[in-house]
Amino acid sequence: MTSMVLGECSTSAASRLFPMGLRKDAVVLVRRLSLPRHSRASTDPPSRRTLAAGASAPASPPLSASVAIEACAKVIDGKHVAKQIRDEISAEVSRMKEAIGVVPGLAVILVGDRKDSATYVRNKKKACESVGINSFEVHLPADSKEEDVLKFISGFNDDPSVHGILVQLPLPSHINEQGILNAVTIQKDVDGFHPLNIGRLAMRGREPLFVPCTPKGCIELLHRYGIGIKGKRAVVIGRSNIVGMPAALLLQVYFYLVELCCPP
Ligand SMILES: Nc1nc2c(c(=O)[nH]1)N[C@@H](CN(C=O)c1ccc(C(=O)N[C@@H](CCC(=O)O)C(=O)O)cc1)CN2
Repeated sequence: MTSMVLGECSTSAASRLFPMGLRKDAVVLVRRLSLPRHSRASTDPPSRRTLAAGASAPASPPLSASVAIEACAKVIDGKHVAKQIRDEISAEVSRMKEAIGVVPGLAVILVGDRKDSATYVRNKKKACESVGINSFEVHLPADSKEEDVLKFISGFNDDPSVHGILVQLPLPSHINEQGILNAVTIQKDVDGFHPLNIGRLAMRGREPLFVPCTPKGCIELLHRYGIGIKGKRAVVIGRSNIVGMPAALLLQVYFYLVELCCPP
């Protein structure tokens, strides 16, 4: 039976895929985890918040499949862990500045006017500010040419004050995503989307310089909760280039078996 489910879907979709197949101690990580009111995570410290297998739930209404999964799953407080990580990075950035006089810099390129993308970029900028990382933002109009984007990437590749480059996805459809991602130098490819970094992730004994952040974040959550994963089975639901596929590649380093599937 499956030990861990990592999904780009709701818990109810996960429960449809695994109606009976989850172990009692399974860990379910979904990107949009909406817990029912009575089991919603509160401000409890992360390491102690476990819903025991078979925990008693209110008698009415009857347990739905998704509640049944959640009742045997460990609830992970991502916000708490995020704060811990921000504090650690902040201390590291200060030490770095003191020791070698270098402040890390992140460049973010946004093309077009998608509201969700603008929000993600704004949040990345805020996160940088909160830990003392310099951020450089370029916002280009939706009808920009591929060459315009490539020009900025090339400038950031050569700029010693920029240590990481992110091109926010999706790009407008007339721009070739592959060409853009290939242009980011792998030493600054903090998204880990460059084919060389992804290729290294897929191969035994090759270390990628960077790993895509969402799957890396999921593994980090498991580590920080002391959830042992070596030798267990994992199922990844969804196979996008950004989450599902790199998640499966990353998990196969630790897990004995990783299954990748896509809900209808
Ligand atoms: N260059 C990149 N582009 C995109 C990435 C990326 O990692 N690099 N990922 C997404 C957009 N994105 C960040 O940029 C992103 C989207 C959604 C989430 C996420 O976990 N959302 C949660 C809700 C979180 C909350 O509201 O607190 C969810 O969906 O459940 C993280 C990152 C595409 N583009």
